[in-house]
Amino acid sequence: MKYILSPSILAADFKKLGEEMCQTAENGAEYLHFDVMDGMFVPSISFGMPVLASIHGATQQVMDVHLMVQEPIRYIEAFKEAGADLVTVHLEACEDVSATIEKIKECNMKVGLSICPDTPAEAVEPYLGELDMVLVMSVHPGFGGQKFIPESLEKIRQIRQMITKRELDVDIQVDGGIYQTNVREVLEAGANVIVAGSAVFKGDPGDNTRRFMEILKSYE
Ligand SMILES: O=C(CO)[C@@H](O)[C@H](O)COP(=O)(O)O
Ligand SMILES: [Fe+2]
Repeated sequence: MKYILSPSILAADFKKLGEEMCQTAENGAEYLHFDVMDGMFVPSISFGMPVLASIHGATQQVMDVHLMVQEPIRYIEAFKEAGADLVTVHLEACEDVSATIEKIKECNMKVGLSICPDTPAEAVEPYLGELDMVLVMSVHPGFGGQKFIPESLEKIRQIRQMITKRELDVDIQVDGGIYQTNVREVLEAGANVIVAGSAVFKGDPGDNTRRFMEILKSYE
């Protein structure tokens, strides 16, 4: 299995975003996590298409867009145009989950489906065959810098079991409160795509990425 780090730029210093992104890329982070918040599905507002359009050409990293947006189907084409490669929507935010997944595929992007901490693992099962990735939120979405919810580990195990049983090739991404101190538990539960915001961008993003990658590579 391939293990990937996706640094969340929500925690970056926006005065020097380009430089910090490159430091993560040079040290092995293949994805870049882009948290879009609409002030409706989650209480906070972050950034959207114009920011993605401005940064996506500055790095070779996969633009991993996490839409914390009510009815995200409305914005799929716009995020494609802005440079998204992988779009993840929240199951809880979609009136028609299958139509939203289909729309992302029609736009030739990879598709992820996310569940909040209060949503059970079984909720993703009907859609697994259509997905490239499941995103298990290990904090309540809306803010960076929160504490990892330990019950997420069991949910990761359950979803990895479902994927293995059906012999599917689906990544499991985990997002929220992940540091070098707890990432091993997340990997051992069955995740292979790790989002880290504060743990990468607070301090030296290059060094932090390199240390995360040493741990991730030891599982390959
Ligand atoms: O989607 C979210 C929060 O809603 C995340 O992507 C956070 O941005 C991760 O930040 P840390 O918990 O790693 O600081
Ligand atoms: Fe996120």
